[in-house]
Amino acid sequence: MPNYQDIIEAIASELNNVKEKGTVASYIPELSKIDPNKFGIHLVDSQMNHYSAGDADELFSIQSISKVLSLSKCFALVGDSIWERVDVEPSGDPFNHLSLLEFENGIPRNPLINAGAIVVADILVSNLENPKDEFLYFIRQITNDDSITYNEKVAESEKNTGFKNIAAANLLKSYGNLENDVDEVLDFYFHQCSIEMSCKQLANAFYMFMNHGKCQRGKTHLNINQVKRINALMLTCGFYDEAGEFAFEVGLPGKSGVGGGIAAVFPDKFSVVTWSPGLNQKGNSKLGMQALEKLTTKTSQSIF
Ligand SMILES: NC(=O)CC[C@H](N)C(=O)O
Repeated sequence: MPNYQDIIEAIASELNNVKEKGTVASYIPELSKIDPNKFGIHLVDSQMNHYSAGDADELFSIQSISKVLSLSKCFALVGDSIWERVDVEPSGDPFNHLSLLEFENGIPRNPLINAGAIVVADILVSNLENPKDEFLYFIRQITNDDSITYNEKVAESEKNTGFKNIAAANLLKSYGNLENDVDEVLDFYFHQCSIEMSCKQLANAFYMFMNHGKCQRGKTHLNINQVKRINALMLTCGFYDEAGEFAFEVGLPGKSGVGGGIAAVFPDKFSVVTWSPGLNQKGNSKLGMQALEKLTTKTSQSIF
């Protein structure tokens, strides 16, 4: 087995010297306050050994990484009926693009772009009695950590500036692909994106995607086929119009968020999370992508 601790420490110190760290997201005003020099990485292997470097215990906004978790909750609740309302094809477009939605009659390309995640949020709002509480409870369960919570300021900040998401939700509603009120669904969506977690907590949450649906507490949340599908979606759609690049450079299923986090998994081997707030032009963490490329190269461990 590779010496993960030495490897991730080497990665953290190599990236410390990189000057071009990307740009912190500013379209959600609360996120623009984050220090671009933060960097954390945490890896948990199949035996639940933990390896950490940098700011791996610091909380950050998980943003779109939450889409994998909401999809999981939804898939576990309603099963394959979800695919009647959202497709499973890569979009090749930025995460907030609306054009395909019109071409494809209100069926989002996949659940990991914004429009798809808004449909997933709608299904959760329809099927849960207290959607925000129950979703948070699910995340606390899979992470085995009751301290995880929403950041109301970030949710409010996005609500005030989330015009594209408001447009997407209205477009979905016009095609009959949103059952609940636009405002109610978006309130849930903005809250799920506002959840704050550390690299370590997220690596613990993503453990179940490398462990056939079973979380660290031994509880099965998804069956093997469902995990296969979610990992396939992460690989093909987890980085929007940079999914090809991530598969090419890193070679793992993963998901990014505009808070600068990236979570990735190697089935049966490890789950790993990086955090560096500076984003590249496609909205993915610039140093996070480089860190994971180095990880799979130095360990010679990628799914390919
Ligand atoms: N890529 C992301 O992380 C985007 C999430 C963000 N909350 C949005 O909807 O725009």
